Amino acid sequence: MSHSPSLPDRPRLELDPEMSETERLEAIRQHYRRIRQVNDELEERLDDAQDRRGELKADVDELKRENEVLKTSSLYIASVEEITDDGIVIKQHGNNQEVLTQASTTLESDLRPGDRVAINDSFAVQQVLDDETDSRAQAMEVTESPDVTYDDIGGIDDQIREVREAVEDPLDDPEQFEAVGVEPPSGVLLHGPPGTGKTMLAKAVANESDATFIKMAGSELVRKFIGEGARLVRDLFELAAEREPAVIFIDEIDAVAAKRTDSKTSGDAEVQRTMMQLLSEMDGFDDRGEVRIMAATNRFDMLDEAILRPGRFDRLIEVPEPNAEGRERILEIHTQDMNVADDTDVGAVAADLEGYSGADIASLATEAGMFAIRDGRTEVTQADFEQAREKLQDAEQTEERVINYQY
Ligand SMILES: Nc1ncnc2c1ncn2[C@@H]1O[C@H](COP(=O)(O)OP(=O)(O)OP(=O)(O)O)[C@@H](O)[C@H]1O
Repeated sequence: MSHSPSLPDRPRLELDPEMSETERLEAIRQHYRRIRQVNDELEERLDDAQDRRGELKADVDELKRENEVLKTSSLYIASVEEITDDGIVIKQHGNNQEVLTQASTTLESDLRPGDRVAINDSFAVQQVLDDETDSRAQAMEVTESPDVTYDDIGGIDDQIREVREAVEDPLDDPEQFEAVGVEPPSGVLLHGPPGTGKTMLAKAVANESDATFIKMAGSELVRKFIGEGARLVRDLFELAAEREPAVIFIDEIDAVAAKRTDSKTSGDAEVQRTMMQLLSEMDGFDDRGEVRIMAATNRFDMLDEAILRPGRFDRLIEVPEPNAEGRERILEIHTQDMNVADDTDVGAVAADLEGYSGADIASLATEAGMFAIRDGRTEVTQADFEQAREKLQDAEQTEERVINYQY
């Protein structure tokens, strides 16, 4: 440590050999007084320095506290990937780093996969980001791994094969496409009557390619989230990029991508904005990495051709009503966990179900089970299936009568 230049000089005792005894004594006394003086001076300085040190220490403590506050108040943003027994898996925005972390028990019970959260330096979840997350979470259904498999889907084997080629193969082996030099389709559009398994197919392909399934319902975008459609579409693509590999599934896409009508109501303008956002996301999504886009509609005839151009939904797959063989397979799938009497001819039941969709067959199976239960039996018989069919037919006719009466 260097001495401060203003420190007093060290007193020196200079004794001349010529000096008398008295002179020497006087010189020594003077020297002693000077030493005392310098000592007092130094002690005073020391006191000052100690005071100053105390002040500086207080300043340091204050700055340390401030630093702590700053550290805890600047948080990073991340998305919750998965909630496991070992903790919460989050993915940080920006660097996409995945981390296994913790949150307080109260916070943890509020967390859902897909939530946006704020995390601190040590990645602990500090808060769930509400407002934006809310509509995001409501408008999008995010499933880490849907539990539907190809085996659960009956009667549409060709469609399964086509979807696998267009969605699963590019996710599984992008290099193969690059090596051959073909671009995988940009978007896959499933079209066909209601309840034929379009949503199941999208879920199954996400499951079998180990991709996150992110579903958005077009009808909700325009009905429930008025004014937010375009932003939610942007969020949808952003979320998919964060969660890749991912399959985006837009159900009832006709709600946001119907042919332009002449009316100029504000509702239409909002729908148009949502569709424009969707188109621009698809166009700007060339480097879409491990994200595949699927959509479904029951109203193919209503679609605006703009969404079917190359680079957008350029792979169309029709999912028709099942034929007799398909119906039999679907009935088998939906009765495999049921206690069906051995002499039941599933093929004959299915043959009678002309015009039934997969969803209708699923309700028929449940209804047949209900007949057995009402009867106090544990086995479902062919007669139960027949009764169920009659009941559903009656219900449908009543529905038709109501509709005819209304219009
Ligand atoms: N091909 C099928 N094989 C087995 N089950 C099916 C099939 N199609 C439909 N289902 C049953 O019907 C339910 C609804 O099917 P899904 O939601 O996939 O139909 P969708 O075509 O997407 O209908 P929508 O157009 O009304 O959205 C399924 O959960 C399943 O129980």
